[in-house]
Amino acid sequence: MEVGMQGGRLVEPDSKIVSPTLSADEVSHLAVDIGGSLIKLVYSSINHNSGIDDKEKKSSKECSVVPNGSSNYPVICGRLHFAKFETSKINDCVEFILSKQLHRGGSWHHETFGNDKKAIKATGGGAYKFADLFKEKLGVSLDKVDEMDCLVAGSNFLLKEVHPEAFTYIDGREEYVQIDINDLYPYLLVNIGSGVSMIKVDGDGKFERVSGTSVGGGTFWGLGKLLTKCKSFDELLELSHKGNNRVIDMLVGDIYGGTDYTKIGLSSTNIASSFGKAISENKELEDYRPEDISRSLLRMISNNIGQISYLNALRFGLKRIFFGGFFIRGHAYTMDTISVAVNFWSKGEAKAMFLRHEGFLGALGAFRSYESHSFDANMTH
Ligand SMILES: Nc1ncnc2c1ncn2[C@@H]1O[C@H](COP(=O)(O)OP(=O)(O)O)[C@@H](O)[C@H]1O
Ligand SMILES: CC(C)(COP(=O)(O)O)[C@@H](O)C(=O)NCCC(=O)O
Repeated sequence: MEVGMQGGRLVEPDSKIVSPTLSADEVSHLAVDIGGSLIKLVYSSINHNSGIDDKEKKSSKECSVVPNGSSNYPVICGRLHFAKFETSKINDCVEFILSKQLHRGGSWHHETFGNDKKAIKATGGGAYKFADLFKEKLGVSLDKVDEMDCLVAGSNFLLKEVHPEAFTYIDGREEYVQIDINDLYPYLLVNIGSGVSMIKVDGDGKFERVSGTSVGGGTFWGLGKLLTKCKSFDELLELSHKGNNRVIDMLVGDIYGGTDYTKIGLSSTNIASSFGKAISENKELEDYRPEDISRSLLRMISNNIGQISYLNALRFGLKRIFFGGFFIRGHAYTMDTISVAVNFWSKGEAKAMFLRHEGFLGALGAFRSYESHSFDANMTH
C-alpha cells in the first residue's frame, strides 16, 4: 500500500533537506509497530525527480492522501509506504527491511548532525521483545515510543490531515465523514488489535486510556483457528461471508417460541446468546460448518466491542467513536455489526466511524515522532 502525499506529489517542507548522495526514490525514514499479531511498517521515500509521473500514480494502489492546506505536519516529506507482516514471521519482516535497505533510511541525515544514526522509531510490545533481534540482524537500535501515544498521534494525524479518512458504514454503504478539525475533540478511539484499547482523546498528546478488553482480534483469530482449522486470518474472514450465524447463535425467538420480547426492546431475531444453540443440539464441532462458526464468532466479538465502546462513550459523554486496528480489515460484516451495536445501544445518539488506515495508527504515530524529536531539531539546526 502506498500513499502519495498531496495528490501523489511530495509535500516538501520549506527548508528542503537534500542529500547530494540520494538517488531518486530513496527511503528516508522507517517506523515500526510490532504488535501481538502483526508488525506494521511505515516508511517514506523521497523522489528527487520533479514529481510523480503517471506510471507512479497508477502504482499507488490505495488512497491519495491530501493533507489539508494549513498543514502542521510539514516535516516528513515524500511518499508514504505501508507494509505488514505476521509477528510470528518476524524474519520475513527483517528480510523485507534488508532487501529494501529500509533501516538505512534517514541515516544520511543523522550522520550529518552526528546523532545516533542507527536507531529507528518503534512502538508496540515487540519494540521491547524484539529489540535484540533488530540489533543483531539489522544492526539498528529500536528507539521506543509509547504505544498509546502513537495510536493517538496516528489517529489525530489521519483525522486532521488526510481526506477522506473516516467513514461510517450504514446499511452496507460507506459514507465519508467531513471532519471539522476545530471540532474534533473529544472523541473515543477504539483500537482493535490483538486486544482492544479504548482511549478518550482530548487533543494532540492529550488523552486517557479509559478502558480495554482482552476479547479482540486475537480472540477471533485464535478461537477461529481452533474451531475451523483455518490456516490464515483471511481464510477465516472469507468463510464468514458464506456463513449463517443463526445456525449456532441462540436467538430471542428460539427462547420465546418465535415471538419478540417487545417489553424489553428485543425482536425475535436478536441474538439472545452467542453460540447458545450448541448447548441444546446433539451435535459435535464437526457437525457445524466452519462458515457458520466463523460468522458467529465474528458477530459475537464485533458486537461485544461495539457495546463496550458505546458504554465508554456514554461514560464520558462522547458522541463520536473512531475504530481502528487490523481486526476490522475493512470487512463489511465486522463494520456493520459494530455500527449496529453502537447505534442500537445509543439509540442513534453515538456514531461509529472507521479509519481507512485502520491498522497503521501506531506505526504512523511512531513515524510522526521523528518530526517531534530529532528531525525537527535537525531542521532547526
Ligand atoms: N493477515 C493477518 N494475519 C493475522 N491477523 C490479522 C491479519 N489481518 C488482520 N488480522 C487481525 O488483526 C489483529 C491484529 O491487529 P493489529 O491492529 O495489527 O494489532 P496488534 O498490534 O496487536 O498486532 C489480529 O489479531 C487479527 O484479528
Ligand atoms: C496490551 C495491548 C495494549 C497491546 O496492544 P495490541 O498488540 O493488542 O495492539 C492490548 O492488547 C490491550 O489493550 N489489551 C486489553 C487489555 C485489557 O484492557 O484488558
